[in-house]
Formats: sequence, C-alpha cells, structure tokens
Amino acid sequence: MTQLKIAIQGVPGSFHHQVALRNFGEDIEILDFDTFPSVAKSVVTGEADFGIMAIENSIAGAIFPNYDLIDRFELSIRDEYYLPIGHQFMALPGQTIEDITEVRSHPMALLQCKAFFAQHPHIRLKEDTDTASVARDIAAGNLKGVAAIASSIAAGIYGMEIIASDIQTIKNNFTRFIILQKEPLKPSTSVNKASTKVTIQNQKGGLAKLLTLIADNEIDLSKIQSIPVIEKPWEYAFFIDLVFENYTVYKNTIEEIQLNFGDVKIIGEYLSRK
Ligand SMILES: O=C(O)C(=O)C[C@]1(C(=O)O)C=C[C@@H](O)C=C1
Repeated sequence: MTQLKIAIQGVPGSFHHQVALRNFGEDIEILDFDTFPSVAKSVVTGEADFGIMAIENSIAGAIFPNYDLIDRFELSIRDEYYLPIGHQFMALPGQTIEDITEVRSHPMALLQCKAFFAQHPHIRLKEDTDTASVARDIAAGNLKGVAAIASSIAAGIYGMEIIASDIQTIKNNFTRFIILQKEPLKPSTSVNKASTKVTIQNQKGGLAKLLTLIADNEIDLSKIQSIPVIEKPWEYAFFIDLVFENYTVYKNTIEEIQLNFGDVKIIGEYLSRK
C-alpha cells in the first residue's frame, strides 16, 4: 500500500510532526513546510493527502490567519487532535541560563512562555519558523548563547540540553490541531461536532439572536471567532464550532440559521476529541 502523504509545518520534533505520527501512525510520508500557506497549498494541489494545522492554544489563543487560510483554500476539516504541549528551554550542552542572550522559537511557543521570559529580561526573544528547527540549527551551527523552546523529543533528536523544563505559563497547556483535506466530507450521522462559517447580515441584536437559537436547540457552542470580511471593511464573519448530540437537530439548526441570519458554510463535520 502506498504511504499517506501528510503535510505539516515544521521539521521532525516539532509539535505538528508529533501530531502527524500520533494521528496517522509511523507509516506515513511527511511533507514538511516552513509556513501554513504552503501546507494549505500542498493539500489543494493534491501533493499531500492531508494537512495538519494548529488552530488554537489554551494559553495563547487562536491562530487567526489559519481560519482565513482554511476558508480561502476551500479546505475541509476531517478531524481534530488535542496535543498536550510542554515547552523545554534548551541550548548546547554545558550552557547555563546566564550564558543565554537570545531565545528563538515559533511565535505561538514564545507567547505561551511569556511569564517565564518576564523573569529573565536579559534574554531577547526572536520569532522563527518552528520550535524544532531552531534546536536543529543551534546544534548544526554550534551556536553558543542562543536557546530554543521546543519539545523534549526535539531535544533528544538534536542533542540539546534542557536548561529549564515546562516553562509554559500554565503547566496544563494544549494546542488544538485540525486535520485538513481537499474534498468536501461525505455526510455522516456518526459525527457530533461541526466547524462552520456564518456570515450574518448586519442587524440589531443579530448575533445575540443567533446564539440564543443555538442554545435553545441545546447545541453547545464550543468556539466562536470573528474574522473580518476583507472585501467589506468593518464587517465580520464568525467561525462557529458546534457540538451536538443529535445530527438531525443540528442540521435543522443550520437550516434555521440560513433562513434567518445569513450564509452558512460547513467547513467540517467530525467527532469531537476533547
Ligand atoms: O513549532 C512547532 O513545533 C509547531 O508545531 C507549531 C506550533 C503552533 O503553530 O502553535 C504548534 C504547537 C505549539 O502551540 C507551538 C507551536
């Protein structure tokens, strides 16, 4: 059987890489990219069978541009994965925290460790493409005085020493990843979660009425995120995740929203993994 091709942002040891292995197993071909738009493109062109994208973190919040990418590239969400995230502060073996003047990592990782660096103001923060590639580059370039924030798996792969463990602001830290595919999903009644984009007409109390309708139908709104409609300055669309027990009630709710509030795009229907 040919191996599935899975597109990720990041190199081996990155959190995306870990999700790929946990979700699809070891027998896959990983296509690694530097940016999220390249991941999206590889799924659209068929170069990759599926793509993996971080979408929100329990400390740092949503990765806004990824909502827009999924929408613009017309991708479908087929599944989700919650990965516990432990950030390790690492450098070349023998270095101490006093030796470090600069830390490089993925911007989301830096955000998750803000409190730690507030206590070490002598360390300059620099954004980089992903967590693990920094560990790789420090090792390859024998870079003294520079540290990475990455997983313990990355420290093992690239021979880095962990100077401080679990430096994220809250120990209990998770990133939600979504698994993307090009084709629209086949309807299935065995799902209990949907990701949608609702573009509501601007009317007084419109959003409040929409939320009331969802609550009245006993559907759990697990996430709401507004993003600007760029063609119409100061108008917003809402990415809304719904968790439900009854597929028919959910479908009827979507119909009611379309009838009374505006356009609904179903981005994915899948099983909640929370
Ligand atoms: O840099 C990595 O290792 C990634 O997989 C990226 C990423 C992200 O995009 O949020 C994934 C999980 C963590 O929240 C930090 C960084």
